[in-house]
Order: sequence, then structure tokens, then C-alpha cells
Amino acid sequence: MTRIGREILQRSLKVACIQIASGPNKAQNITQARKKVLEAAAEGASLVVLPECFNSPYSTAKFREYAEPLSPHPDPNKAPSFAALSQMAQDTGVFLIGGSIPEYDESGKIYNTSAVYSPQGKLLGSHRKMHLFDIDVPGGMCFHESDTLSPGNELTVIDLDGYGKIGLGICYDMRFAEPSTIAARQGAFALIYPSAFNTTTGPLHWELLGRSRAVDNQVYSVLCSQSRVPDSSYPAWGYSMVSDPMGRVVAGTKESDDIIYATLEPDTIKETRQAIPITHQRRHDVYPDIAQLL
Ligand SMILES: O=C(O)CCC(=O)C(=O)O
Repeated sequence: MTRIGREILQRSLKVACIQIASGPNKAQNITQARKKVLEAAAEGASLVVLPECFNSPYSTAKFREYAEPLSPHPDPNKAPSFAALSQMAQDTGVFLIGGSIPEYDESGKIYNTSAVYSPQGKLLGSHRKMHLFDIDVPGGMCFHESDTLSPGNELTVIDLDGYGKIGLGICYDMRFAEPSTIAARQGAFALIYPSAFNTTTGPLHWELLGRSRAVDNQVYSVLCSQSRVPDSSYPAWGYSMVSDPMGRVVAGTKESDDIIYATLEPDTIKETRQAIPITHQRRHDVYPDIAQLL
């Protein structure tokens, strides 16, 4: 039986994307995030998303300095960012996608990690960026996350109790259609990408990718960016946006700090899937295993 909508997203869900810029002071970054999460919750959001690396500069040279260990019960002395996220979720009663934070594990490897907290402040799951942002565009952006980061090796689908499931990726992960398709086939109602795109690739690809992931899978996509700091070493793109399953941008902003809101509706998923029924028109009997084609 094809799942078409209402059972995928069980009820309307107001989501907020907090577009802010991180600076060199970790404590100030956390305080800023907390203030905005409180504001979004006061506006009635039940799911709040922070951007990629909200607690640190987006710089391969800085990730180790800002990294923290991830655990279900974060020690505020060792992991002030993770502890603060858990507390914010608990204090506001929202599901919180904690943007991302450089995380170190017991072997000393560093990951770009997004932690998700329940309205009770419980760690529901986490995603380590799987596809590291290593690009070299002549005359444009050159960035090599793999200089200091290790990739995660797991796809992430998380159940938000009472609403349904989300697929979670981080920024560059959105370029890869396969994880989003898998999340949708596992019943996710939205694909969520804490991000910090840039002014080289942002103009052509940001909105296109956000809308494509939504239309490919007939789900919502939620792209939450850092805001732009002109003349910084990494000018983020901004333009946080929410796309509905038809590819309509239902909330968006420009470069500066902002919070955007959208209400995700079960009927919109259902109606899209009924009108254009690609969900059960796929030809898995014909498609080869693409991993075998390499
Ligand atoms: O894919 C891109 O062009 C940008 C990705 C990015 O900025 C990131 O992964 O942080």
C-alpha cells in the first residue's frame, strides 16, 4: 500500500528556521541561538532549526578548537553547546534541530554533527555530515572540509513523536539525491538541511537543490542557512527557505539575520501525491542497483 500523506505527517507542524551568523566567541554564539529559539517558540513553532556550525566559525582551521563530545547527557563543562541545545529544547518544549557543531569522538576524529532534541530535552538522534564539502571552483570557492573533518557513515531518519519522521542532512549532503529518496521511502515528511552555502554556488544551486529534493520526493524541504557577513572569510549565502512537495517556496528570506516560519500540512503532501502519483509509479523492477554501475 502506498503511503500518500496523512499518515506520513500526522498533523500540521509549524517550523521555524533561524538564520544567524556565528562569530569567534562560542558563548556568544550559544546565547544568540538561545535567544532566537525562545523567540521562535514564542511565535508558536513546534520544530526549530538552527544553521550549520552555529557555535563556531565555519573554518577548517577552527573546527578542532570548537569541537565537543556528543553524549545523551552532555556535561555543560565539556560540551556547552550540546548541553545548551538540550536545555533550549526543554525550556521551550520544541523539537530542536541543533544546526551543527564540530564533534570529536574518543579516537580524536572530528565530525560536522547535527543533534536533534525532543521537547523534553532528550537527544533523539544525530547526523554526521556524510558528504564532506571539498570543492575547488576556479575563481570562486575553494574549501576542503576533509582537511580536518571525517565523514559520517550513516543515513539519518528521526521520528518526531506525534508528527512523523524527518530525513536529516547537512548542507553539501543536499547535493546527493540518494539519501533523500531513501528517507522519503522510509516515510519522512520533510528533509531538513542545516546549512552554510556560499556566494559562489548559492546563486545557481541553493534554491534549485531545495526545490528539487522536495519535488523528487514529494515532501517538504527545509533549508536553514547561516546569514551573510560581508567581507568575512566565508560569506554564507543566506536565503533560508522552505519548499512544499510541489516545489513552491512557502517561506524564504534574503541574506541577513531572520527567522522564517512555515506550516507543514499533511493535506499538501497527500494532494501532491494523488495528483502526480510518482510515489507508486517508480520502476524499481527496471532500475539497476546504481552502486554496481561505478
Ligand atoms: O554544495 C555547496 O555548493 C555548498 C556546500 C557547503 O557550503 C557546505 O557543505 O557547507
